[in-house]
Amino acid sequence: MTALSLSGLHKSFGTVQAVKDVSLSVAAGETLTLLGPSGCGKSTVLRCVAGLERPDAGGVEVAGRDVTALPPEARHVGLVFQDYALFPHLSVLGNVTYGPRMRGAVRAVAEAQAREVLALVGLEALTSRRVTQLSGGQQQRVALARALATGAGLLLLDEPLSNLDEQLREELRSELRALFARVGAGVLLVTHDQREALALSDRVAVMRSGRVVQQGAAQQVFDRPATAWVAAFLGWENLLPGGPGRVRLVPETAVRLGMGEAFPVTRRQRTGSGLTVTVAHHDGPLTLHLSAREAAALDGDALRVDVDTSRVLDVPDDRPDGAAP
Ligand SMILES: Nc1ncnc2c1ncn2[C@@H]1O[C@H](COP(=O)(O)OP(=O)(O)OP(=O)(O)O)[C@@H](O)[C@H]1O
Repeated sequence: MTALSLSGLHKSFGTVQAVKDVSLSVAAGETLTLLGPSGCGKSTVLRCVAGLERPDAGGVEVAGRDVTALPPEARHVGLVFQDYALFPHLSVLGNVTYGPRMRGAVRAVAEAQAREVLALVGLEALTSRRVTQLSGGQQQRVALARALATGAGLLLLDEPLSNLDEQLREELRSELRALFARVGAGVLLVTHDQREALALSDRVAVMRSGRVVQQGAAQQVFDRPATAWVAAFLGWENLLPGGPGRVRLVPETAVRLGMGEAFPVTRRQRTGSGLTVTVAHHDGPLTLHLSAREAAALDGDALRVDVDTSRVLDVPDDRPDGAAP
């Protein structure tokens, strides 16, 4: 079943075209991440789905029902925002019970539902705590529990891990993935963090200036960016000049060390796990991450590298300056 379907969505604020012709769908049980730099329109898409913004054109279907003209409360979606928006004066249980109660569930039923989802997110021992007495990670889980308690088939998450420190983010990334799989809802997630997108999503849609410029299976998009801009945004380091208006993307796995011609090492930087070097290859500078063992085998100021050209991707250069890399 399709949890969400967006077709031809447009949204402007005055002269700013925040969302341009966005179409995408999320299947039940699937996580789709909108990934893109700040200001590219990710949150606006999410807000149009939630009913917090009204699109200028296009349609929003949730579980096969056209909700484009419906107010947020009639859409039956679960929302988790960056700041969690919890009620500080209520307990954990009170926060999670609130939604079902507002939709008319009697207290006992609402509380039973709330306890069930709190157990799912591992907070059953903290139900009577005030949310102000919780850590950031625990508050994040309350926000998730509250969204899950709606029983909605579609969850919308806007940068859900952005307020947490790196270690907690790491932990919650794997927890969230497991949780999404367990509840079976469709999830539309917004982030500008590439690692988060890769860790949490089945599919990603990369947005640039209001448009979706590439979408597909998460690993596929990361492994095969369609353009130079997408590659650079996803953290590809080796973008070498190609033909006119083209760029050659060299995956590090296409580079064999200790074979082929020797090239000068122009930069070296120690990292936690080894050494990052830049090699002046005749096709352009290559940045390579060497393990401690590979670094030990480095012969003075030169490194033998052989590029497997069959694995190099030739893509259009759509970066704003159009300059040769
Ligand atoms: N209510 C608003 N009024 C005017 N302009 C807005 C409004 N909301 C968003 N915009 C503009 O629309 C564009 C897209 O904003 P949006 O918040 O959707 O981007 P985003 O990709 O979610 O960014 P971020 O990652 O920084 O949250 C931006 O140029 C933004 O300034």
